[in-house]
Amino acid sequence: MQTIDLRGRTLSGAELRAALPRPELDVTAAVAGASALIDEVRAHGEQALIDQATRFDGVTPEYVRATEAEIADAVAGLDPMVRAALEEMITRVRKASAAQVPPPATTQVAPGAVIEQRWQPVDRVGLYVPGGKAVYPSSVVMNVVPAQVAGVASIAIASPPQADHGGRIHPTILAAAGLLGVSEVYAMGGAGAIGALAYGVPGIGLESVDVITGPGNVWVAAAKRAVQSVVGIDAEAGPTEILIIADGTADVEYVAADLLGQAEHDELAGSVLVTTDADFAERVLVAVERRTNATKHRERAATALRGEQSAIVLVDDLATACRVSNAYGPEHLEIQTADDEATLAGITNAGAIFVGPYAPVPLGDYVAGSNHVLPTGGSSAHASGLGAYTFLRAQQLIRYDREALAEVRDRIRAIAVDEDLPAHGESVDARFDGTAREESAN
Ligand SMILES: NC(=O)c1ccc[n+]([C@@H]2O[C@H](COP(=O)([O-])OP(=O)(O)OC[C@H]3O[C@@H](n4cnc5c(N)ncnc54)[C@H](O)[C@@H]3O)[C@@H](O)[C@H]2O)c1
Ligand SMILES: N[C@H](CO)Cc1c[nH]c[nH+]1
Ligand SMILES: [Zn+2]
Repeated sequence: MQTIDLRGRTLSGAELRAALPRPELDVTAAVAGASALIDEVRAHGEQALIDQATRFDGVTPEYVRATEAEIADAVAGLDPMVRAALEEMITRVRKASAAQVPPPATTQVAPGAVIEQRWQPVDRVGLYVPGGKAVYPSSVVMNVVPAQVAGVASIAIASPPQADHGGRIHPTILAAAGLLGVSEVYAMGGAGAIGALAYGVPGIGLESVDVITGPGNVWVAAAKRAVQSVVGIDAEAGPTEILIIADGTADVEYVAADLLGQAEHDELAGSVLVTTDADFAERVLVAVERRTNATKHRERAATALRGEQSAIVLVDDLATACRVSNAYGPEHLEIQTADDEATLAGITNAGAIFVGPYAPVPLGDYVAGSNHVLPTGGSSAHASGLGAYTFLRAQQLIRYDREALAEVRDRIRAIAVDEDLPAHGESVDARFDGTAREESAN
């Protein structure tokens, strides 16, 4: 891992952002390629999805939509321990997601004048479940449960076909869908899948959706950006990132294990340690190297850790560590310091924050109850992680009685005339017997 030494320097926000690690291949660079793949699907439907699977997934699926029998067989064949873990995850995420549905609100702004705010689910959603370098049954739960809690009526899932499973979707992904009662599942991956959800594929009965959510690699994130003019998306939940703020009191092995844990997702994953203690940083480096050499996905993880996007950042104090973290805006932030709450007080930007030594990111990846679909690439500065609110729209209901409308009639007319839109005022006047006719006669 590279070391970025910011000690003894006072940098502005912009200088800080420029100094921080980011991947060479970012979402912006991938948008053109993703758009071309979406266009192929719009032009050639299922055949384009099958051709793209041949190119990128190393397998040619016979057909794209999973059958009900495939899903039922997958549920029946589920390992009992994995089933128990998925059920625990579903229970906890469902509980935490329920708190994300705001109650309706009614406000009386004057006698007889009421504004209501209600939260309405979108009608139909498309949920992406990654399946390239690893498979993500946990992402089925993280997508589906908040959509169900929000009250979404129609749910479609897309996940890449698997070469190891004859071009079908991974059975644990199908089983997770089955456990959650979702029967519309498509074996399609990457940008093409996002295009199929956004525009529909009539030949296979896939209707376009209103909102697309879910994590994925840089191509998936770029495709979500490309279809934003026709559907809503959650956030750009691209290649995983972890940033750890630690001082010399943190446990070297915990920090090293957590940096490596997210690096195994993708060569483009980012692992960043921000620390006030250079000696601690040295010891973490040694532990990361030892752990990387011993882990199953060592090549992928080593590429991620050596990449432009990963670093150890040395700072003078924890206040600066917080400024660095806010400028980076990590998907996952871990805080392991002598006074975690004091450090937390300096944090503004992060997708999810893991406080203290017993809240490692994989807890949130699986069974904490929080959602693991989180904003990456600095987008936590303006975006939230996936939640029930992602599938809800705020709608205002306006209820005025005759007297309440009469009360503001002059105000409306004054503004309407000022905006040179007199018919707006006439729409109010028309509701008061004879008045409109009298005035137009004058
Ligand atoms: N931010 C989050 O919330 C979050 C959560 C979970 C996972 N992730 C990330 O999701 C990603 C999963 O990636 P993955 O690759 O395992 O699965 P994936 O399903 O996201 O991507 C696989 C698909 O990418 C497409 N693809 C592969 N190579 C391509 C190329 N050269 N050009 C165009 N398209 C190509 C193919 O269509 C393939 O089916 C990882 O980066 C992981 O870190 C992020
Ligand atoms: N860390 C990933 C991004 O939040 C989520 C995940 C799923 N499975 C394992 N990890
Ligand atoms: Zn993970």
